[in-house]
Amino acid sequence: MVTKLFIRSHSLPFAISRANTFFRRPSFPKPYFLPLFSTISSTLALTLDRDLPYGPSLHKGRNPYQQEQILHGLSQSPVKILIGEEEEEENVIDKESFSRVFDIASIRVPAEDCFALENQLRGHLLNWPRVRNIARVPGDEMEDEFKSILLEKSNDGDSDEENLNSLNRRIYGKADGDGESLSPVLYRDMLSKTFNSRGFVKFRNLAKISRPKRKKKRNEREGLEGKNRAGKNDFAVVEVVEDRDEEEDMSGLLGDEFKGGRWRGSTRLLLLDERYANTGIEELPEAVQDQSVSRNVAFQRKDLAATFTFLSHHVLALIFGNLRYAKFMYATYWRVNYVVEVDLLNHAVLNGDIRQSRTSTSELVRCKLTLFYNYWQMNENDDLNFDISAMIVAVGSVVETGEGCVGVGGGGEGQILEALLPKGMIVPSAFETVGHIAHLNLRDEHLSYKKLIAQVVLDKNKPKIQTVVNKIDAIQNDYRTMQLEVLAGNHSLVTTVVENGVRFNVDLAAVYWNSRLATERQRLVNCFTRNDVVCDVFAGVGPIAISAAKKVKRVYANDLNPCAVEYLENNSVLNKVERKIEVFNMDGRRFINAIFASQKAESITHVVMNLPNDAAEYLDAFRGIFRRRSKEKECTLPVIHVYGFSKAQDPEFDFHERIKTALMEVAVEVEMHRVRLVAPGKWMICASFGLPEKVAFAKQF
Ligand SMILES: C[S@@+](CC[C@H](N)C(=O)[O-])C[C@H]1O[C@@H](n2cnc3c(N)ncnc32)[C@H](O)[C@@H]1O
Repeated sequence: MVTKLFIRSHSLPFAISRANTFFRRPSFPKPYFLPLFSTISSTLALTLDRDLPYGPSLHKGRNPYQQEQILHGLSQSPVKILIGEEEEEENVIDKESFSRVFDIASIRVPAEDCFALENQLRGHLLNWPRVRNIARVPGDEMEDEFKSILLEKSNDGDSDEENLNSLNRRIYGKADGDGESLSPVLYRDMLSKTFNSRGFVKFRNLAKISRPKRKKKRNEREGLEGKNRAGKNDFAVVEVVEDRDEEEDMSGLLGDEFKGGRWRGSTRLLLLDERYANTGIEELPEAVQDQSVSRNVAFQRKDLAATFTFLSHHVLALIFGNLRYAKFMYATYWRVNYVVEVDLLNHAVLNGDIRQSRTSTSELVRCKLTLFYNYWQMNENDDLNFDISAMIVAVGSVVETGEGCVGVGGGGEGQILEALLPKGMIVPSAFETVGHIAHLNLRDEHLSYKKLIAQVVLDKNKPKIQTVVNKIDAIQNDYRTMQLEVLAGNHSLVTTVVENGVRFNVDLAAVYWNSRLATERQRLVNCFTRNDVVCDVFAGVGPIAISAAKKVKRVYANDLNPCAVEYLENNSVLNKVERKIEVFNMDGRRFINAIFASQKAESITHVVMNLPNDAAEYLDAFRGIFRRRSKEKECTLPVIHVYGFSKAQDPEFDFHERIKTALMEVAVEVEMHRVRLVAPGKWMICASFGLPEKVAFAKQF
């Protein structure tokens, strides 16, 4: 999961040194030690309850919207829940009530060092689920052109002097040690050749810089979305808490894009463990302190040349009224200045060089981490999913485990459903997925909250889940279709499921489908070989029949439901097996009689009977299927796979008895396989046996 962290503002509240005043960036911090987070109002301080669980939690942090409401006397209720049939889906949950702000500390480091430092600080970082320990500082991003300058320098292993020379060469085509300096005439000539009205011709890096930012519009758009706070991935935001007064606002001169330390360069925030949120630097562990020490910058003499040139161009342009060029030169001055500065600083940090003449760019800053509704999961603790399904078996509530089953609840701090539902109410623990549809099985006590629960399921499982339904009634009809009520999302119950690599279109309102049987169906198909001919008596939309058709010689598939048969035919075309499948639409008993009365019977090797409620009762149809054939003529006795439920103490024995009764035969060798628990104490079983000769050639029915 990618956590998107945006920095909305930035500052250097904890830097403790001042650079050379001439080169110092306007927003550079004060040149003396500040108490950590001294600029923050004490009212914002987070008081952590030590009893609360470690990590993010809805019970911790503060809700900014709730505070606003209290300030304006609007509402005292932290969570506004709207429940009711008439409510629009979007209004069911007051998402803003789930925003939580956490005060944390972080170390601001040069972007290129962040991974190395992250390793060094392991154990001291925030390590919250889904929140990356490294937060981006978009406003500080440095352009690739400048990165490449820095890279070239560092790759060469050059001295700072050489780096500056290289920089000068880029700007002037000449540097110290390159022979005599250019005469003013030659210099002007060089400028006229390398610069035209569109920017520098030869100095492409600067020419690119002078172009308006394409990103600008996108950033503006993102800014708007940010305000709405409803962006899909907008689940966490890190902001550096700053004191605006301390920053000189250069926007008047340089335009809005240069505001607020725009040219500071690429930095990242390493978010520190929550226990360091309100500690002073002296209290931080040594490993962290090492990275947050700032030192003096001694500016290099060589910087003067570049700076002088840029600023003199800037002044001249102002005098001659070329504002655009003036702006550009000023901006370039900061960039170049920064490049030099940052390079020196990085050098110091990376090499552990803490000479007084250099500075570390690492600094301790105070941040605000806001987690939005989108951050919180229904179940905060992944391990709990497993525990809960096990627990459900134990306590005897409805068990729905297996394929297509997704855990959604079951306790744990910060869980949305737990926060929304009344205290003590069991949080719905699982749902089944069928394509884009999430299928709930709500208890009676949940029904008043059904829309709320469905909305959370939808929000937390988008985009995979587009529709949330609840089963209204137990399956009772012949076609085994479910009575479903759409609770959230779009109302389409036609979906596509991919099971074991096979695609199926299904209409949940009109046909039977159960994703939880995927493994069982696969197990069954694995029994077949390429020489087999399979007969599926209760085929539905074809999950067994079509998967089998991909493997075996031929399949005869039947279902009573005309709609299921239509989907079965379409699905066989969809999976390009239509030539191998013959589809029938009749009652199972009639189908068995008809198919075994035909020539086809001779080749059938397997019969699948998946109608668990009463498939066993159809077994009598096999009595005497070969009565008109002579035993000498070779007839294949098929293997029958019949499904059934049993609540008995010994389900295998119980099911075996029913099979023998239906076949009217005592000597039946059966292989049993427990498929799954469908309810406490109720097993779904598959019995496989070769059809006894006595049954197939029986004269009486
Ligand atoms: C439990 S579903 C199994 C479908 C499919 N085998 C599957 O795994 O999805 C049972 C199917 O049997 C069909 N059915 C119910 N009664 C039937 C009958 N008397 N004759 C034939 N099909 C029947 C239903 O329409 C339903 O599609």
